[in-house]
Amino acid sequence: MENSTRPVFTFGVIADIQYADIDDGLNFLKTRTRYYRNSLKLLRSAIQGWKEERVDPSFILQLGDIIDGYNKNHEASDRALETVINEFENSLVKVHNVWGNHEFYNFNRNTLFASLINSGEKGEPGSGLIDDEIYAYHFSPAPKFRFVVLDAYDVSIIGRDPTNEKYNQAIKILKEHNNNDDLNHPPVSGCLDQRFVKFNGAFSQEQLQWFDEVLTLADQKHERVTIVSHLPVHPYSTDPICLAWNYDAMLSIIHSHKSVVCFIAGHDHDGGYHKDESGIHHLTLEGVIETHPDSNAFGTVYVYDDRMVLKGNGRVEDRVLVYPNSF
Ligand SMILES: Nc1ncnc2c1ncn2[C@@H]1O[C@H](COP(=O)(O)OP(=O)(O)O)[C@@H](O)[C@H]1O
Repeated sequence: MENSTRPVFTFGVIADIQYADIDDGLNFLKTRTRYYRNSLKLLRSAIQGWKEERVDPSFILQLGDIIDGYNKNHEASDRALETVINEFENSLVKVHNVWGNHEFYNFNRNTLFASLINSGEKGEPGSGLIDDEIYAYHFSPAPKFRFVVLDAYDVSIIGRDPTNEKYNQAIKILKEHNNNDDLNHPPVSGCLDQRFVKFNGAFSQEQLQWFDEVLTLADQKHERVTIVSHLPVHPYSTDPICLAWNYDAMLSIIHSHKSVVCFIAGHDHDGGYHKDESGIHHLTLEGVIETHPDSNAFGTVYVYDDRMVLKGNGRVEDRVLVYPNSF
């Protein structure tokens, strides 16, 4: 991973911490252990790891599910969030927070917008949040580089009030594809249809249009764009049960622009990677919550003019992400 030239900047990545002050448990299918309490210790060691890197990260991408939904049952949501945020504050760098399903199990949208995990307000002028309904924004940490944070639960049942039009849209989409009484139970037919479960969501038309406009400007400026979302959008980078409902609409916008180099997601705790037909890297980061206490799951990304170099820790593999030769 050694490189003679200095990176333009670096950033840290971490996904699915899902902290709760409860004993270890299992995932729904009882195939993986979830280390609820230990996830805080792994975050602490990630922060220590970033501090010890020779090049300090400019910022950290926290890919969503920062605390677990169990906190809600124990009336511990505020306390758990504060605990994790205090830990992040030790990093002394800006954290860009993505919102995942567990954010919405714990809090409603208005509470989240007013919380410390709304990192969108402090963006550079003209690049803040779309509006007070959709948690999506973009920022440029260095000339010629841009990051877009997406709201994959814009159209969903979780996080939207039943009186909201997007809640109705979500119910309609789900019921068209999923006949189960329990909408968290995936439909069996057609592999990709498994994504039509309640714990996923979609990007609204309004968000897709905004995203298209952001990428058009980025193309004109010859910027390299990295996209961040809780839900992955490429079928080959993830278990199909984790995909955003309208992943295909998102992919077709991505492929109609030259500026995109990488899409980073969480949600699928096993992680995944795929370089697509346009040379865009789809990276799904391994989740902290299902990482053994003796291991870890975080990365540091060194950004150069022609590539990004991911230095993984624990379960996260090292990768060299060469940009598609597009401009
Ligand atoms: N196959 C399934 N059938 C029914 N419910 C499920 C299934 N998989 C997950 N769930 C439920 O959906 C919710 C989200 O699943 P979970 O595995 O906790 O998501 P995450 O990976 O984001 O933690 C939980 O309430 C879980 O019990």
